[in-house]
This record gives sequence, C-alpha cells and structure tokens, in this order.
Amino acid sequence: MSAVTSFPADARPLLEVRQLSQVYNLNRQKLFAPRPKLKVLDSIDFSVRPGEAVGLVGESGSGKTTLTRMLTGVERPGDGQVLYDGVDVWTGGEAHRKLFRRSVQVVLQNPRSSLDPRMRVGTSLLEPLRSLKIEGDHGTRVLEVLDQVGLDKNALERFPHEFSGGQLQRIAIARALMPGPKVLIADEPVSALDVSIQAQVLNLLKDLVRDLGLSLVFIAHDLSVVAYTTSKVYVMSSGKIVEVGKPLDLFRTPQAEATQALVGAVLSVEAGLAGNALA
Ligand SMILES: Nc1ncnc2c1ncn2[C@@H]1O[C@H](COP(=O)(O)OP(=O)(O)OP(=O)(O)O)[C@@H](O)[C@H]1O
Repeated sequence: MSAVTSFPADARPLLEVRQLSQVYNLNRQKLFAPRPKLKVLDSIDFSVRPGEAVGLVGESGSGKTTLTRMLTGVERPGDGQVLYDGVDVWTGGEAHRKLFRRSVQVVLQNPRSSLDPRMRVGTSLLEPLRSLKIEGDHGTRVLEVLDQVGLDKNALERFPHEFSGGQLQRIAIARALMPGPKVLIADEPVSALDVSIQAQVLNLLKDLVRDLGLSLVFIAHDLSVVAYTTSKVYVMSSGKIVEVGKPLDLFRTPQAEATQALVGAVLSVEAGLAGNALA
C-alpha cells in the first residue's frame, strides 16, 4: 500500500470546513404533525492542505455526499463555515467566490452521465472555461490537459459513446483540470468502473497529486481504494467524523465501530478472494 505524502507538513489548509452542521426537514408522518428533522451533518471539522490527498469514507447514508456539496459550494451550510485559502466562501465576497469556484473542481462517479452524450469531447472540455469566463489560449490548454491524463488529441473530435468507461473517466478528470484547479474532489471516481481498470484511474489521480501539486479529496465507501490513494482518512458515520488517521493505522487499529465495519468489509472481500483462489 503506497500513500501520497509529498506536501509541506506545516502548510495551512487550502480547503477547510469548521463546525459544519446541516439539518433537513423530512416529510410529515401525519397531516398537521410537525416535520421531523434529520441532522445530516453534525459539527464536522475537515481540511485538506496544498498537495495533500485525503480520504472521506463512510457507509451509505453517513453524509459524504452532503459534505461534498458543502465542500464544492453547491449547498450553503446551516451552521459553520467553509473556507478556501482561509476565507469564508459564502461571506468572503464575489471575487473570492469566483476564485473558489475555479480552484475547486469535482469528478463524479459515473462519467457517462457527467458528460453530455451529444457534445464532442473537445467541446465538453472547453465548457468549464466558458462557464467560468476564463480567458487565454484554450487550444493549448486542451492539449496540455489531454497529455496530463494520458489521452491522444484524436479524442477531441469524438463523442462519449466511442470511449470505454476508463477513458471516459480520464476525460471527466481532464475537464475538471481545465480551469487549473488547486483542489480536486473525486466522489466515488472508480466505483462505476470495471475492476480491471480501476487501478489505472487511481494511479492517474495519484500522479496528478504528485506532478501538479494538486490537493485531492477522495470520497468512497471502500476503505481500500481510499487507503491506496490518500495519506489521511476521515471516517464518517451518521453525519459525524468518528475517526481520522493514516490509512495503515486505521487498518491495523481501527477505533470507531464504523471504521471497524469498513475494515471488516475489506477483509471479508479479501478472504472471499483467497477462498476462491484455493478452491
Ligand atoms: N434533501 C434531503 N432531504 C432529506 N434528507 C436527505 C436529503 N439529502 C440527503 N438526505 C439524507 O441525509 C443522509 C445522508 O445522505 P448522503 O447522501 O449525504 O449520504 P452518503 O454517505 O453520501 O450516502 P451514499 O454513499 O449512499 O451516497 C441520508 O440519511 C439521506 O437519506
């Protein structure tokens, strides 16, 4: 298991949430009854430093997607703060919000649904530059980014259906890189891919952290893929961060019940594979 550790240990956080909480109103059980409330995020502290790769792991429904929506500025927190480079993204002014939107980019689980099937890849790659109103030599930028993700320039003229899942995820990563982000948020980036190509995409993400000095937030429910890609892991359960640690320490001495369950899930898959190999 190799981890990514090439960031200055004393650097201050680049993207950070402090004491973040969010409550949703659920549907009434009975007419005129008060709407029940669900605390989806409960006093979350989370941060990633420049060039650092951190993981966010937790069982289904633990709050990972909701926290991701906060980290990307899609949803405003009920309580607490989201800070980019030390400044609150909701109260820090329009110029800072623009910088934040450009600097934090996302890669989603399924590249087939995140890329427009009617758009040529070249057009899709230019899209973030248009929507963020970024000027410059876009043609050169596209070629530079294609090279960073290991794709040929012939890809530009083609449509998404002409690519495999792994190639499409490379294109989705390329699109996220186009605005020159400082932080990449990867939300279950390999769970929709064939197991045989998952490692290639994980290695690409690790290379980008190393070569571009990107910060990575890697979100998944599988502790083993998070451990492979990151040097620090936050474990979520029922809207709370229940444990933070180095991947190897979490595997060796998991403290929280949720961490023990995630480790157990990995070990039972491995035991199943070993059993099959012996059969
Ligand atoms: N808009 C909403 N209104 C009410 N409840 C919601 C809403 N969005 C999410 N929830 C609830 O909040 C909790 C956390 O959901 P969230 O999607 O953040 O978890 P998750 O860890 O990402 O799960 P998964 O891995 O299955 O995507 C769940 O109980 C979910 O049902």
